[in-house]
Amino acid sequence: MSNFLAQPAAPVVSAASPETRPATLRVLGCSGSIARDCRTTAFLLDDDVLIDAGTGVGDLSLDELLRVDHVLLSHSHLDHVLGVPLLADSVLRRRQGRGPIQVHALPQTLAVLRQHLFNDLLWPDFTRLPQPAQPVLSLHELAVGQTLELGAQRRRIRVLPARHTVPAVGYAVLGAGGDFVYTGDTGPNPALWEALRGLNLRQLVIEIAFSEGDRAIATDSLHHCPSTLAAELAQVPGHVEVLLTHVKPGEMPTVLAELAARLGPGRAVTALRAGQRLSLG
Ligand SMILES: Nc1ncnc2c1ncn2[C@@H]1O[C@@H]2COP(=O)(O)O[C@H]2[C@H]1O
Repeated sequence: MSNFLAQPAAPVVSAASPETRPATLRVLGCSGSIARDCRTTAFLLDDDVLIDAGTGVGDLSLDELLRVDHVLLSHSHLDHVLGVPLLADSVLRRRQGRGPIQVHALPQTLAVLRQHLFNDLLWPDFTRLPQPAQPVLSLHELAVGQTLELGAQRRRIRVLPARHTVPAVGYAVLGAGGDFVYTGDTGPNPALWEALRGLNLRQLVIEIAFSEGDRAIATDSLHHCPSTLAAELAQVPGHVEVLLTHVKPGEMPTVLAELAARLGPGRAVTALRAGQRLSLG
């Protein structure tokens, strides 16, 4: 039987070293666009791994920015990547000797960054600055299904399939006490649920961008609206904590009401909040 469908496993003794800290995820931004108090997607895993780099990155202090050694990008859209060039500029003069910040993404995503962002037109090429041999950023390709080990805590992070208007992925942070999943931007996607069958899912951060009245836009832009998300969540066991992200500014009350009306009994969902800190398994 798949782990995904199982009830939470009894706590197991971690094989990690005694120094390994329980993973925490700080929500810096979880909005589908900007407005006052709405910051776009960025999560900080422990204190050195960013998962997406939207406008929420700007809430980190300079000292906190200096601790970031890795950035995992879900796709190339601006609301998820614009923190990368600004982070590079903020820390460039203070990271001497630390090595580059490693940016991990699909090859297609990195190609967009190279061609359209770090092109010395929209922004300086920080993969060659301050010196080509010692840049502040380095770009690293990943692939769906790969498991990376990143950060001082050597967190194991699985790359998951997403279905969006540009090549996209989600991420799972694997833990001894259960796995945390962030879907990235995605429309309905059977491949995601297939991938989750191999995991011991404990927390699911899943996107929903639009209310039902914007269903046509959701379909065109490969996002969820309440009807499509409710259909997907019918596959998720009740013990999994479901947290919503990427709702467009001003849409949250409508989205929550419309979703609640469509969910089966026992299926609770809550909206992720900027500033929230999640304890991962
Ligand atoms: N066909 C469309 N009609 C209206 N808005 C769109 C359309 N396609 C994309 N968008 C918007 O453009 C945004 C790009 O980033 P997102 O995918 O987060 O969300 C997308 C939508 O808000």
